[in-house]
Amino acid sequence: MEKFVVRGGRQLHGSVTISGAKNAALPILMAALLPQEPVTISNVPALQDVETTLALLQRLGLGYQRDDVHSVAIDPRSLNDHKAPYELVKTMRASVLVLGPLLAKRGKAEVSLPGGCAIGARPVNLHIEGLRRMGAEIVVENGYIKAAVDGRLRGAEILLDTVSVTGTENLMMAATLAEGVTTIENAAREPEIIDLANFLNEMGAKVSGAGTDTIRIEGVTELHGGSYQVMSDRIETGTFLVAAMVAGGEVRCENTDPHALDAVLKKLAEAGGQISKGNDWITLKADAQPKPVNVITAPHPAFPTDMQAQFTALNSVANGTGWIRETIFENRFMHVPELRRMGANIELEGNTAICHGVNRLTGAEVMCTDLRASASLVIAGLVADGETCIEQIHHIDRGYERIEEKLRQLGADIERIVCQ
Ligand SMILES: CC(=O)N[C@H]1[C@@H](OP(=O)(O)OP(=O)(O)OC[C@H]2O[C@@H](n3ccc(=O)[nH]c3=O)[C@H](O)[C@@H]2O)O[C@H](CO)[C@@H](O)[C@@H]1O
Ligand SMILES: C=C(OP(=O)(O)O)C(=O)O
Repeated sequence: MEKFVVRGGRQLHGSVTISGAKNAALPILMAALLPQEPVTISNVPALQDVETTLALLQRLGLGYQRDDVHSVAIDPRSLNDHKAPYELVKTMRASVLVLGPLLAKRGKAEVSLPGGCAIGARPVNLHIEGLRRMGAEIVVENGYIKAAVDGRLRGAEILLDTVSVTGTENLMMAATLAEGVTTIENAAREPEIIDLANFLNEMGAKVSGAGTDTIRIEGVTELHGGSYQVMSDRIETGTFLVAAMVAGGEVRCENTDPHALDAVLKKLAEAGGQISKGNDWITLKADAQPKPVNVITAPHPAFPTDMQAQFTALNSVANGTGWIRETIFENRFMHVPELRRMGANIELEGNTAICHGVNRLTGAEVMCTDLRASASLVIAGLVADGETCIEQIHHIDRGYERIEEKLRQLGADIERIVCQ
C-alpha cells in the first residue's frame, strides 16, 4: 500500500507535459479487437487502467508488444475468446467496452456486468438496448451480459435516452462491422468520441458526425490495421491548471488541446486565473486567492463532471461562496467529508455543494474514494498548512500518470510513501 504525503504552501512554477487521455486510450485499445491486422497506438498514458485493458485483451487471446512505455502494438489475429471475467471488470468499469467489438467481430460476447461504483449506480442499459436494436440477443444472468448474434449485426436507428459516453462508444464500435447504416442520436459529443471515431476511420471504418449529437456509421465487412496517436488528456490538463490556481504561481501545460477545455478555462478565468494559450499549450498564472465560481456539470461541451471535485477544492479556498451542482452522477461528492477534515466549510444540499471559502486549510489524514476525488485532495494538500497524508492512492494511479513527479517538477512538496 502506498500513500502521498503533501506539505502545503509552495507555489507552482514551470511546465508540465500532459499525457495521453485515459478516456480516449481505453476505447481505442478496445477497438483494436475489431481489425484483421495489427494496430500501433502511441501517446498511451502509463496508467493502471491501461494495464487492466491490456490484461483483458490478452485474456481474449490478443498479443501485444510495447515499443516503449507509451506505445503499444496489438495483434488481434489471435482473438480466441469472448469472455470478460468479473475479476478484470470489477477493477475497471470501462471493460464493458469490449462488448460491442466482441459482438461485431466474433458474434458473441460474455461480459461481467460492471455493477455500481463509488460515484453512482452507472447502469449499462443503453449499451444493451442499442445492441439489441442491432439484432443481438442479450440476456443478463449470473452477473454477466451474455450476447450473441446470428451472422452480422444489422444497422439500426438508435436514440439514446440519456447521453452516455461509453454507451456511444460501444455502439459506434459495434456498428463499424454491421450490415448497413447505423445512426446514433443523442450521442455523446465528448472529444474522446471524436478521437475514437478518427481511429476507427483510420482502420477503414466509415464513421461521420462524431462530435455532434448524431453519429452515422456505414458498416464495412472488415477493418484493416493502422497506427494512431491518442489525444492528450483534457482532465489531467484541467487538474494541473486548478492546482496552479489554488497554489498560486504560473504553470504551462504542454502537449494539450486548449479547444477541448473551453468550459473549464472559462471558470478558471472567472476564478481570477490569467490564461494564455497556443496550439498545443495553456498557461495559467494566479497571483491572488481564487474568486468563488458556480459550476453545473453536464455532458460536453458543458462543464465536465470529471473536473467537479477539483473545483470543489478550488471553491474551498476561494474568497467567498460558490456552489457546485453535479447532474451526471448521484454520489460524486465523497471528497466533501475529506475536504471538511482539512477545514473546508462545505454544505451539501441534494446534488449541490455550497462552498464557503476559508483562508486556510489544514493538513490532515484523508482517504481517496475515487479517481477525481483523490485529485481534489492532492490539490487541497498543496495549499493546506502542514502535512496532508492521502491514503488509498491506487484510485489516483488509475487516471494520473506519475502525478507526484509532475507536481514535484513544478515545485510542490509531495512524496509517495510505501506503507508497512
Ligand atoms: C471511461 C470513460 O470514458 N469514463 C467517462 C464516461 O463514463 P461513462 O461512459 O460510464 O458515463 P456515461 O456517460 O455513460 O454516464 C452518464 C450518465 O448516464 C447514465 N447511464 C449511462 C449508461 C447507461 O446505459 N444508462 C445510464 O443511465 C449514467 O448512470 C450517468 O448518470 O463518461 C463520464 C461522464 O462524462 C465520465 O465521468 C467518465 O470519466
Ligand atoms: C469516472 C472516471 O472514470 P471511469 O469511467 O473509468 O470510472 C473518471 O475518469 O473520472
